[in-house]
Amino acid sequence: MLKLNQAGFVQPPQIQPLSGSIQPHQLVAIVGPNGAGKSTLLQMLSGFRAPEQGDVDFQGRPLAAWSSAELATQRALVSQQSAPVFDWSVMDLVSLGHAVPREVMLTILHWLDIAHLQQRGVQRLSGGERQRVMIARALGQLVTAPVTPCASSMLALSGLLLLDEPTSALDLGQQQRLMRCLRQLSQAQPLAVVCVLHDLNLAARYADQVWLLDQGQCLAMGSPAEVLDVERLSQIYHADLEWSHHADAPLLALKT
Ligand SMILES: Nc1ncnc2c1ncn2[C@@H]1O[C@H](COP(=O)(O)OP(=O)(O)OP(=O)(O)O)[C@@H](O)[C@H]1O
Repeated sequence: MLKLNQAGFVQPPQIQPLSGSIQPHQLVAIVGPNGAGKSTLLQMLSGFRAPEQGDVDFQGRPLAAWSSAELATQRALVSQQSAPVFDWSVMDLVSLGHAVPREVMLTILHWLDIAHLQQRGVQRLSGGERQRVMIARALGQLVTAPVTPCASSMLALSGLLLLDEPTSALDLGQQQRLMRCLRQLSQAQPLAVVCVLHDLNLAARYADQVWLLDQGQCLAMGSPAEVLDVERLSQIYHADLEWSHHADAPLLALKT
């Protein structure tokens, strides 16, 4: 779906030449310390900033050759700055710019536990509620036409969903609900999901692939088990870390 061939930025904020690919049905977590270049990389993957070296191909053709209108139906980005400018109702905002029937959007709002907020003004929501509204809007962008209201249980999505720190404002339960939803969707649909995550345990639990960035360079790319090496992470994050084995699956913990 998305292929990077030695793609990078020479001008600050820099990204060292990077090669890799993202396939449908994958959930990719981009992790790394503050300032590592995660949001900058997401801008390159989304086509909002063209690489200054190398190439990025999307669905077999250069990302730069896609028109914004074409891209909008197959790639959706929720950046850290995504916030509604006007006080639309939740339903009006998530329905903006596409012809997805209301009943279908309602299904997406249910997935993200915000259906009860559909008539509320978006500027009067809590941070975590608003974050889920912006993700619902992005999912609506990727609904595959044609969809009829009665087919909402067979809702089809495809394309590339890029989310910058989608769990940053969510409580524990909502983090789990969102990550489960993204994982199930990427497994069931020809959808690739790329999330910038600070929580390495979420990356370990839910991602198929982890890309570890530091100082604009991708240091490792692979399965969570391959990439999330505790010694490497302790060094990169300048933190004292250990795996805690009390749970069913090991959790990364800060040493006291
Ligand atoms: N417009 C810019 N010009 C120059 N440097 C920039 C610009 N925007 C960001 N930077 C710098 O580039 C580096 C990477 O920024 P980026 O936002 O991609 O990091 P990040 O990994 O997403 O960080 P965080 O986890 O804190 O959100 C940072 O050091 C940042 O200060």
